[in-house]
Amino acid sequence: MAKKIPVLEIFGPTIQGEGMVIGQKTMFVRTAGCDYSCRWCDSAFTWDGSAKGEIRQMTAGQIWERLCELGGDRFRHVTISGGNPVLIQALEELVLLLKNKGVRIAVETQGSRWQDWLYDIDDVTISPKPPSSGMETDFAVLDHIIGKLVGAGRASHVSLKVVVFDDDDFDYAKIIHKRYPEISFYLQAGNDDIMEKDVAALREKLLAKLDWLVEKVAQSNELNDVRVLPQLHALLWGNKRGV
Ligand SMILES: C[S@@+](CC[C@H](N)C(=O)[O-])C[C@H]1O[C@@H](n2cnc3c(N)ncnc32)[C@H](O)[C@@H]1O
Ligand SMILES: Nc1nc2[nH]cc(C(=O)O)c2c(=O)[nH]1
Ligand code: SF4
Ligand SMILES: [Mg+2]
Repeated sequence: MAKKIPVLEIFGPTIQGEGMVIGQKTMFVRTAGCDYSCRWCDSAFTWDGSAKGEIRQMTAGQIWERLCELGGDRFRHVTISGGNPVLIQALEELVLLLKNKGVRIAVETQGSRWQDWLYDIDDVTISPKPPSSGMETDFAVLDHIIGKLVGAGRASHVSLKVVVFDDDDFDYAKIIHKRYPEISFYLQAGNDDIMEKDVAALREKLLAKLDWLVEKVAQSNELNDVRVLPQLHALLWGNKRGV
């Protein structure tokens, strides 16, 4: 019997707003549940119980149907995010189905868990969490995950992305980049105001944070081959869900 996947949102077509394939036209599948509880999580509804009633247990086939209902023939890339989608073994069936349909796949995860289906993902974004999140990185696990992907010749399909809010986070980002120098590295400006409803006001704050981060990177001799990005979707549409 087809396995069930806990899904909180399916939306798109939109663009990937972050990281290694920023700007890529994509659909999103957002799974429920996370093994972390970051202080500043912009998707806390996936794990804090506030959207419990919206979780649908769906088969890969049902997810595909919904993607086609929303996207028709206007997509060929799907991003799986969460929560932490890598908690869910059953996503193997969705990954297989999407590959058979010729759809490219991205995954967003924090690097705390492994699934074998990660070998089949075109764009794996691993986003270890800096001190401001309140989470601790288990480096043995992170080493294991990155080691498996690199060992399988998948390094060019993987990136690291550290969200930075303050100086301590910036130092953490340097540690991560130094530990995995062969993996393409992104610094993402943090969004401090996940409750802000006024898009213009949010934009101003996000751009100020991005400006601060670009200047820090410019002045660092340890971050000479990195990319600095905003969350493009937050700049465009603010803290809205489903975009
Ligand atoms: C909501 S998470 C879901 C995937 C996975 N749990 C993770 O954290 O990588 C997707 C991305 O959004 C980032 N993110 C979450 N809250 C943010 C915030 N307030 N500002 C900037 N980026 C944020 C995370 O670091 C992660 O890279
Ligand atoms: N447009 C858009 N881009 C994104 N990149 C990562 C997202 C996420 O929440 O994982 C996200 C999101 O929610 N929307
Ligand atoms: S790991 Fe990702 S989804 Fe989980 S709490 Fe942190 S930012 Fe949110
Ligand atoms: Mg998001």
